Amino acid sequence: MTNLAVQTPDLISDFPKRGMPVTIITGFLGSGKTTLLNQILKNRQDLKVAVLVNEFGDINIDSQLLISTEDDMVELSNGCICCTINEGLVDAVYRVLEREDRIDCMVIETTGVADPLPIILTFLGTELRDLTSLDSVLTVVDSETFTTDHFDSEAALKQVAFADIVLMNKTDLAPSEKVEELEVYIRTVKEGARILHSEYGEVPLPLILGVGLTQAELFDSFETEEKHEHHHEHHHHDHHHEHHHHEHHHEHHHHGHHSNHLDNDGFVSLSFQSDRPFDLHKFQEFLTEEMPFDVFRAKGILWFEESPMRHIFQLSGARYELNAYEWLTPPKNQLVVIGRNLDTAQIREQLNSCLV
Ligand SMILES: Nc1nc2c(ncn2[C@@H]2O[C@H](COP(=O)(O)OP(=O)(O)OP(=O)(O)O)[C@@H](O)[C@H]2O)c(=O)[nH]1
Repeated sequence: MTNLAVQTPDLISDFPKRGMPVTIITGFLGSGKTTLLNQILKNRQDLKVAVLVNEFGDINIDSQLLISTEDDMVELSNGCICCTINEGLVDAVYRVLEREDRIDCMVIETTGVADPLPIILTFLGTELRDLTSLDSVLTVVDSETFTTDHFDSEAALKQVAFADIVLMNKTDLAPSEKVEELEVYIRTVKEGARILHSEYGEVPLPLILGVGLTQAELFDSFETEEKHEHHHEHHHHDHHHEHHHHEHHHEHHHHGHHSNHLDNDGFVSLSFQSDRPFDLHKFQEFLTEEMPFDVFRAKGILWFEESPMRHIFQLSGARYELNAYEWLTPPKNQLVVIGRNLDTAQIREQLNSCLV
């Protein structure tokens, strides 16, 4: 366990020196968070990094796309972030802290539609504040697709507004004038953020880990505000989406930081699994002719009858790619589709009819 014994009265000014450094990676759907995590895992050298992945959807595709060795620790907190963030995330953090082997830092990947504030406050506002030290909030931005309307998503704007570091990723896809303009805009949203550029999340690790950039005191006012808001929301908030509640075994209490970003932004996630392969031709037809325009993001591990390979499918905005690898497990289909106002029953039916 981290140092619990030393309690100083002035937690705020002392905070950066205490506990395990935590980096929160946020960024809109498909901006390159998992790609960045893979870069961190590849280049970490002797640094022991615990990785926590929170996914929006029932299937954990991201964890299967992470390059991790036995040495790395990957913990999952699955489910809807706005409902289970405290239970799932706090439990996962405790599991890391309780491990006996050395861990130098923790990196948390949030879901693309997450409002980062409840996550930040989970570290600054609960007892985790005494056990961990929030190092920075890093927001990955897709330099090609991000515009000043930030996808009409409050969460996407907040992700930039709360960033200590903004990683302008996918610069290979955007003309340099667009990158420059976007950088000017980002500075208007978050003055003083460290702005870095990258392709495929390639960035020197000392610029993003162990940087001590989060100023905990800045969040104190938000915390009070959020608690206040939550108090009012509590009585009339409807949960429209499926979620799982985890039992909680630690002696800590929830502050109930809550965001209604899903209602505001209208994102829906569909998970599809099958032990039967897809017909490649039918699946391609689904992609090009049937898939609704409102699908913003899809990712999956796909099995086609025509191929003995494991296909990683990535769709982000208007682009998609399909890369082939060897199967290391018995083949099956796993796909997550995320978008706005989706008719999930219809998409499920369409996918079912692509199966052989
Ligand atoms: N061309 C290009 N593609 C990139 C870059 N970074 C990531 N990608 C691709 O963008 C797609 C999405 O990347 P991910 O890292 O999965 O994005 P993410 O932010 O983790 O996505 P979600 O977790 O679904 O929100 C993948 O197909 C990546 O290969 C980049 O710098 N350039």
